Amino acid sequence: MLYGIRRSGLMDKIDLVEGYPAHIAGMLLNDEIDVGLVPVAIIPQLKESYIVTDHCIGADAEVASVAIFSEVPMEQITTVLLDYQSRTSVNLAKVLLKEYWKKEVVFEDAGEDFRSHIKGTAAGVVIGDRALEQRTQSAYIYDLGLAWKKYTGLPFVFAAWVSNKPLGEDFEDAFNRANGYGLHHIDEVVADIDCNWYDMKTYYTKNISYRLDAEKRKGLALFLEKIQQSASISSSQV
Ligand SMILES: C=C(O[C@@H]1C=C(C(=O)O)C=C[C@H]1O)C(=O)O
Repeated sequence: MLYGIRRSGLMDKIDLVEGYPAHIAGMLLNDEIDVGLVPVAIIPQLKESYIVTDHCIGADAEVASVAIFSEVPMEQITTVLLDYQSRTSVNLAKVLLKEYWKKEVVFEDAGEDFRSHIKGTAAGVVIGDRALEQRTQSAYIYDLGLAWKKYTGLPFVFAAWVSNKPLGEDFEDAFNRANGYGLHHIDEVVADIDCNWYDMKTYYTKNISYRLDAEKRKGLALFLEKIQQSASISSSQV
């Protein structure tokens, strides 16, 4: 999607900031940016929120870059380290561990070097490029896109373009078109990436599903319902 934005006339009108998902989420919540490709889990925390464009970072089954990684099988996991770069997948892992795998574990917010602590019965949620690398290192990989699909029958949305104020129809149309442009040039995008861990053509064409269609919106609504329910349960327990 960034490929299209960088090549569009919009570059004269916007400042493009890059960062990992939790960082972009913080900037949108603090109103330091107007729109961001943010983890959907933060939508309930925004005073005002609008999903813009028909595009998202979603998956209809295996996503490959978001998983619980472990040296031991699920039955033996006792602790799950939570990737500091994530807001959606750490919540998705909590929902699925409780409802799908029916497991009680200890969750720990992890720091930067946390991947070296994934050992023994301590598993870890890892997202992004580091997850693609972790796939070559962990004996057990529990793909969270696939688990969600098996559990709910629905696709999952990890991130969407969300604004914290109305952006206007003209901007939204141009922004939508710019996003779509990149999706028609995946071969060029793949040619520019050097990934030793995973086939990026497969990743961009088979794992990630970009269209924010009616099924994805259903999956998104169900996920937001579940995390809001668990937030209200934990606050009523305080
Ligand atoms: C598919 C991915 O999903 C990402 C996961 C996110 C999260 O867990 O908060 C946020 C944005 C997504 O782009 C990835 O990073 O590889």
